[in-house]
Amino acid sequence: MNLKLNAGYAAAELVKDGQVLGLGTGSTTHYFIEKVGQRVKEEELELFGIPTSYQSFLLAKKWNIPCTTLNEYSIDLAVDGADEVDPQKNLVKGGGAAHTLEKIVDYSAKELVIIADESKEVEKLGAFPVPVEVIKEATQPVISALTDMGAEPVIRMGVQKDGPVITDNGNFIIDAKFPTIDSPVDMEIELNTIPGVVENGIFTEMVDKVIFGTKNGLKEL
Ligand SMILES: O=C(CO)[C@H](O)[C@H](O)COP(=O)(O)O
Repeated sequence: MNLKLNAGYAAAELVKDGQVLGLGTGSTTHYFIEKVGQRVKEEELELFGIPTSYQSFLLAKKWNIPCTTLNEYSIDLAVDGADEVDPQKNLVKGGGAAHTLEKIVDYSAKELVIIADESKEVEKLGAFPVPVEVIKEATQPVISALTDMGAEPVIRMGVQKDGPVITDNGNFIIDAKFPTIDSPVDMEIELNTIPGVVENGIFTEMVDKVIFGTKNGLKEL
């Protein structure tokens, strides 16, 4: 059973003709975009997508979903993935290094739906290290500041390339493992006060609905 596909396809059924969609990044939103693309073809829907990464842009292009930007249109519905989801619908995101544009797109959407398989549901955020996008020149100062905050920070390395991962914005990612995240809201704000931090992967107070694919069917938060 493909739990990510089930969640992604369910979210695609929420899409209405004429909407502007925020297109999240990752292996779960892959299925959302795929199903939206099929609906565009079969039902002749007129939609616009606002992608959160080159990955999503290319996928939207493959499925003939016309793309635009936030400077032209506002978003009716954004659908995005997550690395962790807590009971208050706070998230850790950025496993795909796209969290900066994802946060901008998700935050500005009238409605934000998160899709994930059941492994992403947690009681408390923090087992997944918090991705922090940094200006390259600020890497060591940010690592020091994160260490002072109690984290174990590591520069994310490429899998198919030597050296650090470079984001779509030309920056590095530092993955910061904290012993505990007691207040996601405070942590999200504090991380962004470190000079050189572009954006961090904690998302609070913006999710309307979560759709989990589980072995027993769909579950909504
Ligand atoms: O935040 C993200 C990318 O920056 C992804 O949405 C998150 O990593 C979940 O990915 P997947 O659906 O592949 O598990």
